[in-house]
Amino acid sequence: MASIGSLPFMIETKTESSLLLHSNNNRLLRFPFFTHRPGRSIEVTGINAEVVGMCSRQINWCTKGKLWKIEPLRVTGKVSVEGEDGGEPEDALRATIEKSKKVLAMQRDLLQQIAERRKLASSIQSTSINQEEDKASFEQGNDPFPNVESSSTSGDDTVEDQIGSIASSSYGDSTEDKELETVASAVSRGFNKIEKDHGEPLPLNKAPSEVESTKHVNKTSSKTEWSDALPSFISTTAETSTPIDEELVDLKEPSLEEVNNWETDLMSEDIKSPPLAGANVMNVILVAAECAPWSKTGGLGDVAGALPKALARRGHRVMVVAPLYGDYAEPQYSGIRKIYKVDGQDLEVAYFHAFIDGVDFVFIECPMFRHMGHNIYGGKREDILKRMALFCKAAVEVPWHVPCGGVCYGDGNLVFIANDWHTALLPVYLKAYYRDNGLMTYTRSILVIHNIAHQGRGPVADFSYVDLPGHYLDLFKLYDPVGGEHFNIFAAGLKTADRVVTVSHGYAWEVKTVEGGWGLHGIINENDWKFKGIVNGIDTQEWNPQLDVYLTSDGYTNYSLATLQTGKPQCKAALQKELGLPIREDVPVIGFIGRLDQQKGVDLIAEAIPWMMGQDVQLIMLGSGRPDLEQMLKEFEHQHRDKVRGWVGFSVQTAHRITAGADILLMPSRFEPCGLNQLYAMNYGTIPVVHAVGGLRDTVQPFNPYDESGLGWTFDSAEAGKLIHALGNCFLTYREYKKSWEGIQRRGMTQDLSWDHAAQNYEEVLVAAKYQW
Ligand SMILES: Nc1ncnc2c1ncn2[C@@H]1O[C@H](COP(=O)(O)OP(=O)(O)O[C@H]2O[C@H](CO)[C@@H](O)[C@H](O)[C@H]2O)[C@@H](O)[C@H]1O
Repeated sequence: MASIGSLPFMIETKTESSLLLHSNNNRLLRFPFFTHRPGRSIEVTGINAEVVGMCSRQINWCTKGKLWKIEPLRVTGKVSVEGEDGGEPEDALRATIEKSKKVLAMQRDLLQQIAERRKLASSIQSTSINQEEDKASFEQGNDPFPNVESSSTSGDDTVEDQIGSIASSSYGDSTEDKELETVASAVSRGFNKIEKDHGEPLPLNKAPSEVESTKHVNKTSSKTEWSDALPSFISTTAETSTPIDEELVDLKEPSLEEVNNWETDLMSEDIKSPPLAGANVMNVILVAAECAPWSKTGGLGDVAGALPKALARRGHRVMVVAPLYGDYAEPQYSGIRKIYKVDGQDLEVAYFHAFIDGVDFVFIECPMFRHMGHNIYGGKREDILKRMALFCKAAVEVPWHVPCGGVCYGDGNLVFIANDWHTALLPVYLKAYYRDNGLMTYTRSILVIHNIAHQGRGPVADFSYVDLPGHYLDLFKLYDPVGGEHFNIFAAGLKTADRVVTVSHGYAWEVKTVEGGWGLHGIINENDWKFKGIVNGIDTQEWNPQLDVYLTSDGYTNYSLATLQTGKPQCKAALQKELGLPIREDVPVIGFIGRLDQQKGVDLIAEAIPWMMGQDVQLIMLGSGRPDLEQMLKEFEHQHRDKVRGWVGFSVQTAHRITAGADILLMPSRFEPCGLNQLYAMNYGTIPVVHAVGGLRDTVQPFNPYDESGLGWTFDSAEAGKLIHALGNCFLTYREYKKSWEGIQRRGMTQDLSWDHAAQNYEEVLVAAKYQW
């Protein structure tokens, strides 16, 4: 057993969300929350480990009591450690140096190619300009070759095309170019980290204006660090390795000086080249009552854990703020404490911080939140309201008080993303406490609707809990035939936020209708101009059959599209075994995962159970929520022990295993703003059968046997008969049309379901909010 000793440094990985360690028996070990916590140790089974990632500083690696050092470099290949069979630490260092030599050599080759191509491009360009000049001169009657036919326009096009293609091939997708791109982004990430690692923490309790001025000072200092850091990234490695220097000297053709110049050219290009977000780079703070993996009751937690990382990949500085419900391993106490008044009571909060996958995670600690992780929205109405009021008050000031990596976000160029009614008070506080008083003038807020059915409703008297000036009451007051005149937090948030987003296009349409708006359709229609639907993505590290950590034991296995035909049946058998169902490959296994409430259409499954049980199928249901529905799940299992398992509870591991082991995922939701489980299912080659509503309609194109297109089966109204019809067709295809089945699986697995596209759409909303007055 080799073990990596304390790793007091951040490691950014190529795969974005975690440190990946491959052991020599090909087991993939992931450490999703790997962070710079001194003293943390990681065990790796196997000796020859591969670190895929980038070490921004030296790593100390302990094997059998010996200390090994890995110098700063971008590691892309194997780092061989021969600790157990007597290898010396120097060998590891040697291997590391060899690796860095290769990387440097590759960079030099690439730089050389780029320089050559540039020369070629500019010579063609000048030829083209000459030709243009010649042509102009010819048109003026000065034909230099009066006896030769003038070159055609298409000839000019050809030259332009050449320039275009040369230019694009210089920066195109050759392997080396990708390598270069990775280096560039690694370097720019390095900048962020350096800023974070070395930035001076701000003095506590700074006034906003002081924070603002400190921010500028820090900006300047980080620029200096940038220029210092850049060469050291390359040269530190070189310094530790004489052979690399020798190799540099060996490169007479072109000379070292030239290479260095090219490097400088390239690096200055990198400095100039903007991040994906370009000039739109902003400070973004997503505020949510839950954030996976620390806290999760449903899809909101998943979104809060994943969308910020995608925004950070686009170059934004991104923070997530969530309550601290338990003892989380990663966040560290920031040393900042503040007192906020809620319902007349002074409540002290402490801020905790972790920097993971390019995102600052700030957790707000207060006795009110402690141990509420399994009951986030539980308790008396007033208590929930007070928790959320405190959370929003404390969250809105995070950019002033919490020095993430040494530098506070400040309130310029800042956009908050609030989520659902729980944080819908944040846009209101931003306006009432700050913007109305000339503070946070450049800060904007976006409110995301994940589920409009929950609104933070109460009697009008609840207004006293939110501590706002009296004239704000009207924002909260809503009349509807069900509740009469009442207090509605979502209503106030929707009116106050600069922009509103919901999680699919279908749902964006539905919430404007009487049926789908749950009383808020009027307000949404009035604010239509600031409203947009953006389909959620998925975290392709967490929900990926190739990397899924829950598929590495108990007979499960990781699989990909290439190994689908063996890997998925193995997971299916493991699932059947784990749950005590007959282990049979030929029986279709139907999965259901979800909160047990009216939304998810569990009652439709109940109605369809008699028909289903007449089929040769297995049904596995995982859920928690309404006690009567939990009881129903248990009864299904009790009545059909050979075919049904009803797992009552919340188990992330079981959710992953059902997604991998089931053939079909059933989602008969009565409404579904987006739905994530169908997206996860498709990524695992599990075919969704869904009620075509909201995001389910947007994301599951129905299978068409005539042209072999589509991703699953849909039914157009929430009726058991329709569900049965869709399932019947699905079973038929499963049994009789294997090729079609595989085609659906393949299409599902090859979609780009990542957050990257959604993040780009969110960016448009951020920009729109920023320029809105
Ligand atoms: N018992 C259990 N054990 C383990 N895991 C469980 C579980 N029950 C549910 N989950 C997990 O919770 C998540 C549920 O996400 P969904 O998007 O399907 O629904 P939810 O209605 O909570 O989210 C709302 O917000 C999201 C995000 O915007 C929208 O997609 C959705 O339509 C909207 O209703 C999934 O990750 C699922 O695996």
